[in-house]
Amino acid sequence: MAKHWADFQYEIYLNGMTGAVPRLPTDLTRLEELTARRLGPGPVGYVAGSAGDGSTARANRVALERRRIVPRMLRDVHERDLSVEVLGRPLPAPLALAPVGVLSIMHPEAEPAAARAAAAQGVPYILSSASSTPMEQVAEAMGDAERWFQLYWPKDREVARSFLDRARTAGYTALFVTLDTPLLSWRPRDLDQAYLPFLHGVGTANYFSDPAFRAGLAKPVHEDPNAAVMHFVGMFSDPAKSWPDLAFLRENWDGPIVLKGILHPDDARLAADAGMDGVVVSNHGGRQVAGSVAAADALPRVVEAVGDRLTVLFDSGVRTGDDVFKALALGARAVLLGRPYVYGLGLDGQAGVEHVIRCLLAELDLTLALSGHASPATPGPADLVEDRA
Ligand SMILES: Cc1cc2nc3c(=O)[nH]c(=O)nc-3n(C[C@H](O)[C@H](O)[C@H](O)COP(=O)(O)O)c2cc1C
Ligand SMILES: O=C(O)C(=O)c1ccccc1
Repeated sequence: MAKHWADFQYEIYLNGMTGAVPRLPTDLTRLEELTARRLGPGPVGYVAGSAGDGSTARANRVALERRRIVPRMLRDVHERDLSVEVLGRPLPAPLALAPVGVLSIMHPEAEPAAARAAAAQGVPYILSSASSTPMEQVAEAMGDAERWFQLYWPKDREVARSFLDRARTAGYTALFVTLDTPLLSWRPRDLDQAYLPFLHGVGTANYFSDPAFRAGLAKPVHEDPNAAVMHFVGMFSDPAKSWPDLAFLRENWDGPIVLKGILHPDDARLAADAGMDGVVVSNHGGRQVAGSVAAADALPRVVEAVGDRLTVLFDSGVRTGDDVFKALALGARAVLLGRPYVYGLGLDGQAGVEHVIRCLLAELDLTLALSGHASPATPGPADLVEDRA
């Protein structure tokens, strides 16, 4: 049974008959500014901030805005179905929540609240390795709803193996390996405020609760938290990794593996050659390489290179339903949503995240219909023009 996302639009209109306005704006591009007014400069700076002078984050928006939809008429769009299959799983819409670490800086209920929102809307939740809640607790909050695990590939093999074992046992079905963060980039907003949550032990829950991680500590975490943080910093990622190392993940994870942070078509081919199942075309929301290619500009070349061999997903800069349409038209199977749901969480907890998901999908449904499409599978490059002005 297809879920009718546009019903949300009517619900909001009908509420209007009694004068009830939505608690949060329905234009999701306004959430950052609202969050900035309500939360402190540290947390907002951390979430909204980007690498360098912010040029990559801006380029992500420009690359989506520059592409314009060319609507088609008289194509019978009265019945629409947004469902898609992604990595062998049926999803109600081409959307998942992107892995975002340290959510307790936005809301005390943190990842479990975001995960419950995703579960309530049927959208997969991708849990970050750097979550502020252990992966088992997040899994428990989700019941049997679809969940995927994002791996920051630790230097220590035993910790890596332990994370994969724990994720499998806790019911995470797909593995997203983030490759674009072997080091944290130059982020002036955080540097100027000296704001890095994990230095205070926020976003380290999966590590501090891990037996293999703890085995490497001289004293228990609570007796020497600073030493535990330094141990985390030292093992969080490994810039020495290279393509042959992927064999380790294939051997230790029997479900789908998706490489997150792919921008070059040759890297996408290497992913396919290494037996991976998918890639996320992403520049980490502009947070890693200042001056990087915009994610939407990288997408067509990756699709051309591996679209027939791998599941190609997309993130970085998605804010509206028409952005999702454009990513689909450029060849993505589905998109991941980052900052907007994090602002929703900061502003109104689980309800705020649900609001963001429902607005985005209601807008996508209407954009599809008004552009002559009844399914996310039909938009293609011919439905877009590129505004070069
Ligand atoms: C505050 C914050 C924390 C993030 N933490 C992670 C993380 O732990 N793991 C990861 O793979 N990506 C992380 N990302 C990147 C997101 O998964 C995603 O690629 C990005 O937010 C998409 O861009 P958007 O915010 O423009 O939608 C983070 C992004 C933000 C904004
Ligand atoms: O801030 C980020 O973008 C990110 O990916 C991250 C890295 C380390 C810990 C938490 C989040």
